[in-house]
Amino acid sequence: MTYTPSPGQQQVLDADDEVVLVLGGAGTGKTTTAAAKARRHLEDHARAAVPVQRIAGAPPIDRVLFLSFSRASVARIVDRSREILGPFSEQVEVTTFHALSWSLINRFGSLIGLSDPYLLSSAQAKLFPRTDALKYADLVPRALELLAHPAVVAHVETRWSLVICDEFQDTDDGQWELIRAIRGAAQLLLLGDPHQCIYANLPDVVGVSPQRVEDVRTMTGTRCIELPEASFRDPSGIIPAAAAAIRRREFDGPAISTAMTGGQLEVHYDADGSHEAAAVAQAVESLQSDGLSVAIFSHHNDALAALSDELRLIGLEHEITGLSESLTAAIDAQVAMAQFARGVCDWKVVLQYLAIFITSAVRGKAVPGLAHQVLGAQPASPAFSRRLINLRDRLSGEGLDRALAFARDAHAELGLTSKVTAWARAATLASSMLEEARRRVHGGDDNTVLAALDLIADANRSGQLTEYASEPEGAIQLMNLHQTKGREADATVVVLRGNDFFGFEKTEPYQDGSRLLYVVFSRARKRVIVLTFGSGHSGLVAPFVRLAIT
Ligand SMILES: Nc1ncnc2c1ncn2[C@@H]1O[C@H](COP(=O)(O)OP(=O)(O)OP(=O)(O)O)[C@@H](O)[C@H]1O
Repeated sequence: MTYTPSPGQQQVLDADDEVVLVLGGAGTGKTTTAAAKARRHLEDHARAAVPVQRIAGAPPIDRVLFLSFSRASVARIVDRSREILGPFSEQVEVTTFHALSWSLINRFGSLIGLSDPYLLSSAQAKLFPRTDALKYADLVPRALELLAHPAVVAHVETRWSLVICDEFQDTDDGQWELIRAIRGAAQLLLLGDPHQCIYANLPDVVGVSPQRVEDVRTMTGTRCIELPEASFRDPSGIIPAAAAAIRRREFDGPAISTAMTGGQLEVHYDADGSHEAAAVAQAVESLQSDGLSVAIFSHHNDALAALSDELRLIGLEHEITGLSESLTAAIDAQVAMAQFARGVCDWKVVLQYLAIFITSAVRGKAVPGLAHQVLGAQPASPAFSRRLINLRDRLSGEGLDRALAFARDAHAELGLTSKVTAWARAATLASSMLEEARRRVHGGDDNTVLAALDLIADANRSGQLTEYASEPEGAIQLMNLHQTKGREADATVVVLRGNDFFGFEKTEPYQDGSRLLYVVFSRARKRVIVLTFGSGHSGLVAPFVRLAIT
């Protein structure tokens, strides 16, 4: 992409105010301009005759912190801004609030009694809750505790000279406090769109509201730059106008009819929900045959996992966004199999990791029955029990390489159906970890190699939970509606079901739900296909059924 800033974007690049709040609708280039701003900031710093020294006596700071919410959005920022940042990439730390907190806890945790912190994945927390381990939700609060210590404050205050926060409208109270605590004298660049505030009503979220943007706008020292509405994502303006009309509930207005007549928006309805996966696959295939990249959006994690399984059964390969926890769980299970083979751990440990892997494939609160069966908490079918015993017998006493080869095949041999790709990728990674372990111990015996492998897997486990993993180029991404934030694809397929629950809003104008729909419908560059199924749709999405029928 050649990035030539628009006049509004140029103002952002030039602004040197203490706090710069950039407001703009979907696709107006906030994130892209922030990357360009990071580069400009670092270029100015490198050129300055007197280097930027934001705190008297401290060394000049030539690093930028770019904070975002999810690992998926960090991956997207890193991938997309590489070209813009060029040689300055190394000086820009793109990370999530949770990863930043985890790195502070790792470095300074002993100050608050966390000298050997252990982070539980959500699957682990569901299966084996532990009071002495940290959960994801603990990270930001514990980092804030640390930031009460002068040594930690001194470390963070001299680390960055520009701090950027993407999707600022969705920061919760803890995240906002974290930004202010780490900032020191750094310039703050906050990117937001109150119309895209979609976390306000999620459970366990405290303080998210469009009001946060208003509060900062009126804060002393803030310069607010509003980008004009023109979207770079779809320069024709047709999809952005339709998305804005959906947000305003103008389903019968000209923006929607223009998009439908021009083919940028297609809406279908099938009262019988049993053909969902086939219809999704058909839509995806038709879009792909037009050379378009595709993302599939669906509500509810459990329904999304079910759709994913069905799509896989009918041969539509895809990646579920934000489920890299499964990859980590698969590596852990395979490493445990190698350890069991060499007599370093019990079979019970292998079963525990296998249960965690199976649980990690499922979103939501539920633990799958199969995980309980693996752990012996529920009776397993004779066939599945036999397969487990066969695997155990085959692994027993094997050498490390052959054990990992058996582990690679275990997914198919056990007849598991979910997360085939994660298991296969894990096998490749586990083999290279084994080589790395061998290099580290220079010809040590198997036990020494396994101890090194354990350390490598351990570092990987924390890293996977908090760091980003790039998504494979060109893969079809399947995600829930809340994860669509900040994403884009040539075409999107939006699945809306009669039994989807959109919260307790029951009357027009569905303010909260409409912000979610605005995000969802503003992601496509060229086309959006809506597939509605079943009956009794929530009032929020019922107009789509009407659009399909009329
Ligand atoms: N000046 C520009 N010239 C060309 N393309 C641009 C420009 N600015 C942004 N874009 C492109 O427009 C698209 C949207 O940009 P970006 O994701 O930065 O917008 P955003 O405001 O952060 O969007 P959203 O709020 O929807 O996440 C991207 O594909 C980006 O590369």
